[in-house]
Amino acid sequence: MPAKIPATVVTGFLGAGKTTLIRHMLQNAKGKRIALIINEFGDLGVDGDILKGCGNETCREEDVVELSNGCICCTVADDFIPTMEKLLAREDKPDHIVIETSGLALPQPLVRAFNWPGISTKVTVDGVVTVVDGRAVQDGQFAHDVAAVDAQRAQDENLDHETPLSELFEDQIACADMIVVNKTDLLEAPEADDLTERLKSTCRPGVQVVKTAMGVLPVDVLLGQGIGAENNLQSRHEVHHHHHHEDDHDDHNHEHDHGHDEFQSFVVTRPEISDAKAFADQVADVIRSHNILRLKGFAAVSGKPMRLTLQAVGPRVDTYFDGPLTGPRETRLVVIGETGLDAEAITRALQ
Ligand SMILES: Nc1nc2c(ncn2[C@@H]2O[C@H](COP(=O)(O)OP(=O)(O)OP(=O)(O)O)[C@@H](O)[C@H]2O)c(=O)[nH]1
Repeated sequence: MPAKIPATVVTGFLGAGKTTLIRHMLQNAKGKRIALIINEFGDLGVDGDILKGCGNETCREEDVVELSNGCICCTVADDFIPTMEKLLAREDKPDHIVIETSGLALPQPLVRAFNWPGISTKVTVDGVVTVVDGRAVQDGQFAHDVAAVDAQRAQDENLDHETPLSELFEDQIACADMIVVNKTDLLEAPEADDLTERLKSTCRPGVQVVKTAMGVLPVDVLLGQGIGAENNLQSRHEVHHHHHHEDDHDDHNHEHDHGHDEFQSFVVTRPEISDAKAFADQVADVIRSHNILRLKGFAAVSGKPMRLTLQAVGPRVDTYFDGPLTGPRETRLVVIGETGLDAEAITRALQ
């Protein structure tokens, strides 16, 4: 059976920066073919146009699919599933699917839809990325334009008007495999750190919390988490079910000069390893003690003709033999983390 296509769900309140983050990802996709499913309701086509307009080979017009018949969590069966089936039936399949949910949609029902027959065998949820507006959350508002959110909610009589945004926010956090604290340019460094710590203490164990501005994150950090979120729905408790309408777009465009130096990566090479299991444990230890976000690469294992592939997301380390080792019998690992990693100590600890 062919490998399942990984799908990343990007969620977060309106204006948190989802589109900005996806656009940056497409522009830096390094040749990965990414298909986008965008759930727009209310502001038809805006995000789709922004994304199609990026003029990049990796985001061709036909790779952007819009769902516009309503809220993704309420129309899963008649809109989302057929769209997905069509995408999966294509001759030239995407390497990765990214789904942007609208501003108030909860990710849980969408993740659940991946258990649908016919979908579940072909695609898997690589991870749920929850984008938060760092400034708004730090201010206790959760979205930067609360009035706009409330106005949209008020238009829909099916909507649970009583649920405070703070609780919808909790649902989005509960479902996250990665939390992106965006808009750090609007936060003082200690505020950003404080918020990051608070989120880390409320999310599920093992969830990564990363800080950024303008959604600038390496594609290797965002995609390829390999979670299979549809298989562990129970831990992503959902407190509320509701209906909603999409929201307004924020037109504030700030000029920023964000270097791409918030993240760093480097390669560690070492000779063959003798024991795959012991080495995976060693890698997990190093990740825990150095705040590494991603680590991946290949190892040569004594006496084995095959190469050992290592993939670590946070503290989870996966290893598997996936093909013949070509080239020198050595071990090469790419380490990715926020700037400030102690490359020397990490290199030493991986010997
Ligand atoms: N200052 C600042 N503005 C940001 C940042 N990220 C995004 N924005 C701005 O915030 C606004 C909303 O960003 P979008 O990426 O459209 O947000 P979204 O989450 O896709 O919003 P919806 O599609 O409305 O749900 C835009 O004007 C962005 O330019 C950031 O890190 N800092």
